[in-house]
Amino acid sequence: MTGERRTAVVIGTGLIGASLALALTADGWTVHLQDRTSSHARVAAGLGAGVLDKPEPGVVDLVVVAVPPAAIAAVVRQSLQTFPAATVTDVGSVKAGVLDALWDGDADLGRYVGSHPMAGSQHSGPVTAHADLFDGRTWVVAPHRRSREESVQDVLALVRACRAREVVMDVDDHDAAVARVSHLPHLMSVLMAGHLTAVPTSDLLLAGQGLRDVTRIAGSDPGLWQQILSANATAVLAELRAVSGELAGLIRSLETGTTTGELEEQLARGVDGTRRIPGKHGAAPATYHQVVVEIPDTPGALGRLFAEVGAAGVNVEDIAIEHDQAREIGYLALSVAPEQADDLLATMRAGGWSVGS
Ligand SMILES: NC(=O)C1=CN([C@@H]2O[C@H](COP(=O)(O)OP(=O)(O)OC[C@H]3O[C@@H](n4cnc5c(N)ncnc54)[C@H](O)[C@@H]3O)[C@@H](O)[C@H]2O)C=CC1
Ligand SMILES: O=C(O)C(=O)Cc1ccc(O)cc1
Repeated sequence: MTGERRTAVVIGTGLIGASLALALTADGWTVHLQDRTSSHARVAAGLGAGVLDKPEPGVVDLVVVAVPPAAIAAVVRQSLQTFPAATVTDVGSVKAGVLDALWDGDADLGRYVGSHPMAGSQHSGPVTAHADLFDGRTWVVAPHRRSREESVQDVLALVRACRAREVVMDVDDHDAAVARVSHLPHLMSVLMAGHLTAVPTSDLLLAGQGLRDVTRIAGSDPGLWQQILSANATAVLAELRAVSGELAGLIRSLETGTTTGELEEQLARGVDGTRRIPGKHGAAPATYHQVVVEIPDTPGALGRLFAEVGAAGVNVEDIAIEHDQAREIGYLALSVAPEQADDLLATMRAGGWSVGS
């Protein structure tokens, strides 16, 4: 913000819309919330994401369209008409189709700049929204050949208000990239989780964190993903074909009983691939050490644990919670920089916690 209080309208107050509205409000913007499902806008307002009244159209600086992909182009077009001075952006997961649809017509496209926050979760709706969702995450801004520079700057202001890391990118390059880093991984997770539907429950009781790691995103809204994948079908198909060749290689390798060659190579490539994923803020890939703590089923246990970790000055990079349904206990996996792992283990043991790593 540059001193004056700016006004935004967020259309679609589900997970992404409500989260960015919370961040904009925290940054000092006046935020008006709109949703086809009025209860979603009411919940978002109840969380402190903004107000429900309609703004004077001429005072709106920025409209953020956070509706499902198939509805985006129509809502962007309508917003360009309704708010004559506003920059309009959307947060859809695929960019080219929206732009193609907008070229057909007489919309004032100079004020439209697409964008895409590379953060979210498997949950939908405003209930799990939070202002920190985009903190340190990448947010792609994808101008087109007629985008006005002031509108690009308005969208960059949104990204900064959400404390995300801006990456300005061409629309088609964006769609090819997300096919590789988001859409194919989503389908791999879906394949794995779908395969579990035929697995006996007694086998599932043996599941560890690895299975939860690879299946988490498969729990996302299938309707949303149907729209995302069909909007980016060409790029996703190319990735799926490549991976199906690699899968065939693995099958051949196990059929012939040779553990060297293809199998060995693919396992090594897997290790290389994990090392290439950048950390938060686009930092060099980090390898964290995990310390797993058993959480007793007593009130306040988690709070006490975090207080002890904080008092020890250990910086936790990530957490994951796992439930052992058979024993009815929980585990907390704390990821820390390798040099802090010994301190954390010692702190936990001194506090009487049961730990592993
Ligand atoms: N879920 C995720 O992790 C991410 C999603 N996105 C994109 O963000 C957009 C929103 O996704 P979510 O927040 O996850 O979905 P969501 O389902 O949580 O929220 C969508 C909201 O839009 C409302 N809506 C639907 N059609 C509407 C219309 N025509 N006018 C007004 N409101 C309408 C729905 O009632 C709902 O409240 C999608 O385009 C998605 O591709 C982008 C990054 C991450
Ligand atoms: O939950 C996660 O880890 C995600 O990666 C969520 C996500 C879903 C859709 C997007 O277009 C971008 C991010």
